[in-house]
Formats: sequence, structure tokens, C-alpha cells
Amino acid sequence: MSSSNFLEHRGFLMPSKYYDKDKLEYICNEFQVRDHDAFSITYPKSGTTWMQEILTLIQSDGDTTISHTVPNWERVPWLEPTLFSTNLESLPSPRFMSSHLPVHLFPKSFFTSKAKVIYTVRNPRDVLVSLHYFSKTAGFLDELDNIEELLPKFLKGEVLGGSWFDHVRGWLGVKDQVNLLIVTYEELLQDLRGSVVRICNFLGKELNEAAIDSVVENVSFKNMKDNKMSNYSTFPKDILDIQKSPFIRKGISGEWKNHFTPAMSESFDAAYKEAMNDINFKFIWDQC
Ligand SMILES: Nc1ncnc2c1ncn2[C@@H]1O[C@H](COP(=O)(O)OS(=O)(=O)O)[C@@H](OP(=O)(O)O)[C@H]1O
Repeated sequence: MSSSNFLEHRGFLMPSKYYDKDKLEYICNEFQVRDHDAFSITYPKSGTTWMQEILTLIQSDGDTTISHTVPNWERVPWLEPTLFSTNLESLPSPRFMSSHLPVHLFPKSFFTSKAKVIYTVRNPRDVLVSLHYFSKTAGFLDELDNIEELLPKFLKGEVLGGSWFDHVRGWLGVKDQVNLLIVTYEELLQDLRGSVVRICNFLGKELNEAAIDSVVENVSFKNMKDNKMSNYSTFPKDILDIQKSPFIRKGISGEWKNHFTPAMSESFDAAYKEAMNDINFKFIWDQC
């Protein structure tokens, strides 16, 4: 992943083709968040697309018409890239939007609003593996054959999204000051129904049992993999070529164990411990 592919803006690294500083500054300083907005925020490869699907189906009371006819990037449109054309300002409330932004670049108006953030986090070891496969798919990333080469770059934050540690620490740092729900990818895997109910409660959205059943069924790995409006098969191939590696690829936790050597694991653990030492929050993967 050559650094020349990236735009670096105040610690945030994104493909220079699809991000620019002016837009990032506009989003941070001028974008007007509304009280009824809800944002899905993620570090890349942490469950973004999964959460987009969950939010779409919650918003439609489990009706699949939209999730089967409108691509995910239009259903829960992106805040910061220049790649997509949705005019967020003209969308009616309540708006559901997606973002990879670190907290220090997020719209300032959010912090004085009643808007909500769902922050989805995933074991960074699995994020790294997922990113490795994504680099085969994404035309804007240099493919790295070897996860071993990617690991030091990931630990230094020289990858898509910048530093995982800074991203997670930043959002955790405001969790008691704003309307923020932390959801882990691993919780979604372990208890999808319970997680959907928790998200509904957070959003103040009442769904009956049948609607919840429909959300859970339609956001399953298999159904999303088969859904052309979620699996990126309709996306321009020069940007994402899912023939090279599927976007909805494996969908499990703990895959890192098949890819990390003991030395890689040791170096990851040491960096993790140092960066997350003073965080007063235990993730599910911290217990094992
Ligand atoms: N329904 C469902 N169930 C389980 N896992 C799922 C699901 N949908 C997406 N995924 C997995 O999420 C990974 C992609 O992450 P993101 O959507 O955050 O990628 S991106 O940041 O938008 O590029 C990627 O993970 P890996 O399989 O580990 O590569 C996807 O397979």
C-alpha cells in the first residue's frame, strides 16, 4: 500500500483519488448536523457495510424493497468521500449516513446536536486480515501479497483509514459526552438479534417481532453476499473488482489466527497493549 496513493489530512489517510482536503474541511467546519441524524461510523473493514444493511432494514421496518433495489452507498450515503454524488443537504430527516472519519475531523455541529452515532468496532487483528484481502479488490490500493508486510504499516497507521488505535481511542474518548452506541462486529456475529434490538432501542425505533426477524434474516452473511445491492458487484470494476476477492468475503472472527505467526502476534500484542493501556474499556477480544 504505497503512501503515494493516499491523501494524508490531519492523521487521516484515504485514497487521494476519492478524498480532498477542501471537502474534509467543509465536512468538519461547515456541514450542518441535524438533531434527527444518525451516523454509522467505522474504521475501514470493521463492519461498515453490515451496519449499512442493518440501518436500512431498521429504517424500512424490515421491508426489503429498498435494500434489494438501491445500492448500499445510496441507502446510507457517505459523508466525506468525493466519490459519491448524493446531496446530503437535500435529504429529508431522519438522515442515516456513513463515515470513516476520526472524531477530530467529524462535523463540529454534531457535538452540540442531539444526533446519534453508532460506532462499530472490530478486533483489529481481523481488520488487518480483511484489509489485506481488500487490497486485492481495490484498484486504489497496492496489493500486498503478504500480511507480514502489512502488519508494521498497520501498527504505524500507514494504511487506509490511518491509525486504528487513534480512531478507536478518539471515539471512545467522547462516548460519555455524545449520543454514542458502541457495537462490535463480534457481538453482531454472536447475537445478531440482540444487537438489532439494541440498535433499535438506541435509535428510538420500535419494530414488531416480524420486522426484527426480517432485519436479522436479510443482514445474514449469506443474504448480503447474494444481494447485488450490498455485495459491490455493481460497483465500477476499476475501483472495486470483486472477482479478485469478494467484498463480502469470509465474515468471521478470529481469522487472524490462521495468518499471524507467533512473532507477528507478539509484536501486535505489544503495540496494542502500549496504545490501549489507559483505555477504560474492555472489548470482547481483550478477554481472550
Ligand atoms: N452480514 C455480514 N456478516 C459478517 N460479516 C460481514 C457481513 N457483511 C460484511 N461483512 C464483512 O465485513 C468486512 C468488510 O468491512 P467493511 O464493510 O467495514 O469494509 S469497508 O470499510 O466498507 O471497505 C468483510 O470482512 P472479511 O470477510 O473478514 O474480509 C466482510 O465479509
